[in-house]
Amino acid sequence: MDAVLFTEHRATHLWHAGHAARLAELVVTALIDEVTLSPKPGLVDVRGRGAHRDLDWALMCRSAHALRPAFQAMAEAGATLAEAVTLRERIGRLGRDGEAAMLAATGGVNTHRGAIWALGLLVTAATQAPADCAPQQVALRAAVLANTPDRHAPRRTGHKGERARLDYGVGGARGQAEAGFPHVVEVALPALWQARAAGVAEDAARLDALLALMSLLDDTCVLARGGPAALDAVQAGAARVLDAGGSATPAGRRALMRLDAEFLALNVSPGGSADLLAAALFLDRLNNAAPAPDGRP
Ligand SMILES: CC(C)(COP(=O)(O)OP(=O)(O)OC[C@H]1O[C@@H](n2cnc3c(N)ncnc32)[C@H](O)[C@@H]1O)[C@@H](O)C(=O)NCCC(=O)NCCS
Ligand SMILES: Nc1ncnc2c1ncn2[C@@H]1O[C@H](COP(=O)(O)OP(=O)(O)OP(=O)(O)O)[C@@H](O)[C@H]1O
Repeated sequence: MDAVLFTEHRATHLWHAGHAARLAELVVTALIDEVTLSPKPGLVDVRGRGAHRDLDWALMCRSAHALRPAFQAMAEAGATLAEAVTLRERIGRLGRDGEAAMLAATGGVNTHRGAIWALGLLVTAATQAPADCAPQQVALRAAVLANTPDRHAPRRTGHKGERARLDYGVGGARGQAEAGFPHVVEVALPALWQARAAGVAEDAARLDALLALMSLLDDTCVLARGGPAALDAVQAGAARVLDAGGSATPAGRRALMRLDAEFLALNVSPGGSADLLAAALFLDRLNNAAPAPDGRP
């Protein structure tokens, strides 16, 4: 390789590495923004554990930081591996390594398995075409990845979400990704942007986006703990808060606090909606981020 070509090759490699690091930072920030958002019904936030005995804010922040290398490696893979099955199997391996890093950082507690899946697919899709990072386009590329087979992935995970998917015939995390994250692109982001456009403060806009997700999502965290009755309570309860004016209004805030108390009493936690809120916050930041200075493809 002659000197000029080598220099160009090295410059491209360095650009990809720097871009991947920036995107991994966006992912970690989205995960920390999600867990920090308060007051979320039934979920871990700065107030406490929500309906969880083994999760708290500090543990989830520690987990998010421990996942940065995995997200950066997935972003680098998206930028450098063009062949679909090779890329899918690489990020599957990186995701499973990320799950191991998560468990090592949390002492064996599952804090972000669903987020590793969703945000791993999305951050990979983001670097496949850095100049085309509109949420809809990134989600469509992520769906292609999710629908590409990974022969090393376990045929069965044996997890609660899988059990709930099979018991209740819902799509769960896998179905959401394979469909192109419709609840992120068509529900959470429009709710976030509409609230902002209406002058709602950022935290309330994010809470309303979470409530919009909760009102429609087939959340296997909820199904696994309380079955269809619990999912009905989550969906109807979230819709009630939005119908009362949303989390920025006094009536909506009162309804939100009642919903939080109801979830704690029912031991219900809408973790799937929380994961998809983090995905929406990532795509929102990506969409607003300045394009690459040199526009390098
Ligand atoms: C598909 C995944 C999430 C496993 O999901 P599974 O249905 O087996 O249930 P599990 O309880 O492990 O995780 C579900 C997670 O998704 C979230 N979730 C629940 N419902 C939904 C929903 N409707 N939409 C989006 N996310 C949801 C929850 O937060 C929950 O934590 C993924 O972890 C996986 O494929 N694991 C196998 C190992 C692997 O290959 N990992 C690397 C993936 S990159
Ligand atoms: N702020 C949050 N609070 C709680 N869970 C969250 C939050 N953000 C994302 N999640 C996701 O939801 C999951 C928690 O839901 P779930 O009820 O399945 O907990 P679990 O620890 O996996 O199982 P269980 O507590 O029922 O034994 C987390 O593993 C995580 O993937």
